[in-house]
Amino acid sequence: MSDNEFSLIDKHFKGKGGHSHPFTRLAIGDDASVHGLKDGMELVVSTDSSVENVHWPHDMSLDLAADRSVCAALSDLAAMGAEAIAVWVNVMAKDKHAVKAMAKGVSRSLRRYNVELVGGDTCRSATNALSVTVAGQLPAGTAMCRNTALADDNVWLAGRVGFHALGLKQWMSGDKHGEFVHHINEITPRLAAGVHLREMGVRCCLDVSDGLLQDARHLADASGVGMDIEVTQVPEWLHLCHQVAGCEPAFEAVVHGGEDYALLFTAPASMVIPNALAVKIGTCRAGTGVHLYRDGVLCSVKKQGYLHFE
Ligand SMILES: Nc1ncnc2c1ncn2[C@@H]1O[C@H](COP(=O)(O)OP(=O)(O)O)[C@@H](O)[C@H]1O
Ligand SMILES: Cc1ncc(C[n+]2csc(CCOP(=O)(O)OP(=O)(O)O)c2C)c(N)n1
Ligand SMILES: [Mg+2]
Repeated sequence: MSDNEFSLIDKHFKGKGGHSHPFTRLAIGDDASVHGLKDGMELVVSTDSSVENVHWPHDMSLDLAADRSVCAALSDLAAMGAEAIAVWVNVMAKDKHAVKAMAKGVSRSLRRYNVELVGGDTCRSATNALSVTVAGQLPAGTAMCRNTALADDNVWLAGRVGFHALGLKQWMSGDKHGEFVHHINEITPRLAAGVHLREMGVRCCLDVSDGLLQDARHLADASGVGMDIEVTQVPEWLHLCHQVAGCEPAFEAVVHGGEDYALLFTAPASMVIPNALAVKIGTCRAGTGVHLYRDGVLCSVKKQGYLHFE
């Protein structure tokens, strides 16, 4: 018998994620999943969509696209400092081959981070797309939010920025084997770093999906502070300048390039952050707005980061 919606779910989704977490009492197969948290823990939930030709190029393999989509969604849990405990994936596919390919990427990413697939939906669609809902847990009252930066906090970055945008540019221009291209194949949700930062007492964090400047503005505006960032302090700045033949394109990628999913966070100056975890790229101040400096010189930046509908 040929595959239909239900045989595809049984074969390609059921039991294909990471191990079951005690949080989940009932997973794939019923009308809904059932969960329970331990006392003193809070549930953290986020959802994100990824659409072919919007979030990934049409000539990227669908299993990689699905892997990226799951990881981008998990990154929001990292930004909150939550432990990932369950994922729901809605797969919208042009045909059954697309379902199988996307299922492969979903399974691979969830096994990499050992998170259970507890439910979802599978349907036919004019465009290949996924919608990924993620759940995490953390001790009550400890979530790292965007609105808690203080005027004299330092600004830190855990992870790189600019690399994904440069890879995407190479891919889109037909250079499928360019040296940055591998950065678009796998997104890294910084789950362990997020938990570590939260346990250290960090209270203000977000993940950089739309570009360093745009996301720094989100954090600064939500917190009611201003922010000064020295762009040359981002990890591997000089390497980027050399590899892309100049600091102008490196600046563009670092400031506006999204999808590296580094964690941008603030912490009091008294908090010691290990170098292996993050680099200091700036400071908060009273006032509003994000000022970017390059080697100490204030830069005038007109452009925005990634915006849907622009
Ligand atoms: N269609 C929607 N309905 C309700 N809330 C939404 C919708 N789209 C976005 N949001 C909310 O707006 C906020 C910003 O969304 P987004 O920029 O996608 O966040 P992130 O970059 O963390 O994924 C989030 O709190 C998200 O839940
Ligand atoms: C074909 C293609 N064009 C452009 C991009 C670049 N891009 C698409 S979405 C995006 C930002 C992140 O997506 P969004 O839906 O805003 O994620 P969220 O902030 O909700 O996590 C970027 C930089 C891409 N990845 N693929
Ligand atoms: Mg989102």
